[in-house]
Amino acid sequence: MSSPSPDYTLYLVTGRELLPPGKDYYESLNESLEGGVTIVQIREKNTDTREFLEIAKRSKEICHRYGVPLLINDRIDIALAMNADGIHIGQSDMPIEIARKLLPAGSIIGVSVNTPAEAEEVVKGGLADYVGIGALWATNSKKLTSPVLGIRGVGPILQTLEKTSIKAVAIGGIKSSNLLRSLHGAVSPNGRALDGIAVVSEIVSSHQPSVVAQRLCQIIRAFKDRPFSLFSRIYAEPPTAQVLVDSAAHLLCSVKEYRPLVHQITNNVTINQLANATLALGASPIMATSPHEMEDLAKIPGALLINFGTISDKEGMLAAGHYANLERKPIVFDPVGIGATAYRRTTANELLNTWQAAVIKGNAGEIASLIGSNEVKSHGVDSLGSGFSSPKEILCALAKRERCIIVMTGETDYVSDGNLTVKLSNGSAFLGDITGSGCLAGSTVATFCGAENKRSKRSEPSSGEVEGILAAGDMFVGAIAGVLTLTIASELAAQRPEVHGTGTFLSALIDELYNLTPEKIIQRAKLEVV
Ligand SMILES: Nc1ncnc2c1ncn2[C@@H]1O[C@H](COP(=O)(O)OP(=O)(O)O)[C@@H](O)[C@H]1O
Ligand SMILES: Cc1ncsc1CCOP(=O)(O)O
Repeated sequence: MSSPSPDYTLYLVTGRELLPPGKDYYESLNESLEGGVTIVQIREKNTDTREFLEIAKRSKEICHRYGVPLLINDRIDIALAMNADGIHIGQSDMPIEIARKLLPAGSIIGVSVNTPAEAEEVVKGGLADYVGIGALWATNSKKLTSPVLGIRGVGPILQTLEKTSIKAVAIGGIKSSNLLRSLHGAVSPNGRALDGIAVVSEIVSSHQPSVVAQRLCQIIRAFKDRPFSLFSRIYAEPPTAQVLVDSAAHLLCSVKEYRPLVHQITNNVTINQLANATLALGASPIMATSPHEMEDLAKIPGALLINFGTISDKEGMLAAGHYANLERKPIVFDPVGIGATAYRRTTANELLNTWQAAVIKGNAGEIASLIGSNEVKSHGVDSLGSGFSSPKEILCALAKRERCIIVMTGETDYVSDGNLTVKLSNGSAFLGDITGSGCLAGSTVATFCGAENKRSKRSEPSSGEVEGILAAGDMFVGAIAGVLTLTIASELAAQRPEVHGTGTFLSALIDELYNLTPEKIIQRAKLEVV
């Protein structure tokens, strides 16, 4: 019953050794199929041929009752002997050319890949139906022979499949708790997403595999409905500058109305400044760093800022982001001074492979380091020179690669969602002369993203829960509002008669944030769609 294009949505790879005590393998398989598994691979690494064959035959009967194809891992002899629907082969198994010749026409063949080069080989060969990309996360279900790929490793592999009909599933450590994050992050820059997810332990080790499978399917299908969302509203027509300014300005009312909790893990240079700015805007700051409290904090609606200016709380940052994704709270990431040390670059990679940011904010030097460009240099945490010659292209590329909104600060600020980029020209030169103005921008952006998330959940209670997105609301507008707020308040502060230098400026800035209104924002905003 092999089908030329099976449904890869939820791909179960069996692992009998992982069954819970007392759970029968066939009962578990049946329940998994009842829960919605769409394709099954029998994987038996240490079983005698005779027993493997029996298991494969009986499994096929069960799968076919549900109209689900059954593949055999590696063992082409078993597949041939019991007329499987296809096989899955690894990089060191039977070459695909031979497998294709041996198997009946129409058989499904999948190949494991860990690098873009391996995927390119598969594309060149033109013989595979799908690739299994992994391992996405660390796993105990297989002794890995290739490095853990990490979510950010999937996009370049999917890119190689862009103009082909080869399907793709990801595998390795995928669970309900990281599934949406995995799906969101595993998309190529041009929007090629995964066709499905393969799991072993999450389903097999459960006492209730049908419940688990159902939950996984629900998340995957919800994501498939809108896989390209980069945390911004999908506009029927591109919004005008005025529409964006009005939406951003009115979000200030939501900050005051919803008073989002803005959880900020930041550096010890700016912590007090950030907490005061959050309060001045009308939101509620909490500056907690211990990994032990992150699960509880994530449950309180709002936003999370992760600023790694003094990276002393890496475990807290990893845990906070993980739980924030789980609760669909927006994360604003500020990779302060990322170009300064190898440790910062490795840490940023680890953090971004663990959780999905809704917004990444940096100065030009930090953005250059993230995208891997030499055009703008940094000195410690400061950006040098006059910035990029084509900021729009850089920001769009980074937004598409990181699958989030990008904010680049400087004398002129830019915000991009990968499709739409705006240039913001407000601000006072004093901001360049105080410490932590970039950190403040991250904090105000997080405040507005938190308000937008809460506003959106209140006005459309079902959104965020069912839509397959990691943070409800328009984070593009949230980011614009955060930047406009800080820069407009800085202009108003600089004009005050009592401001004589950076010390008086700083306290005037907090006052102006406190006294800011949507009208002042609308009046002063200098926003251009570029
Ligand atoms: N010379 C300037 N004129 C106007 N605004 C500025 C100037 N320098 C910085 N800003 C503003 O200060 C905020 C922080 O930006 P930046 O100084 O680039 O951050 P960082 O401290 O990370 O280098 C941004 O909102 C930016 O618009
Ligand atoms: C078979 C396989 N191939 C790469 S990782 C893996 C095991 C995945 O198992 P789990 O879903 O339990 O992490």
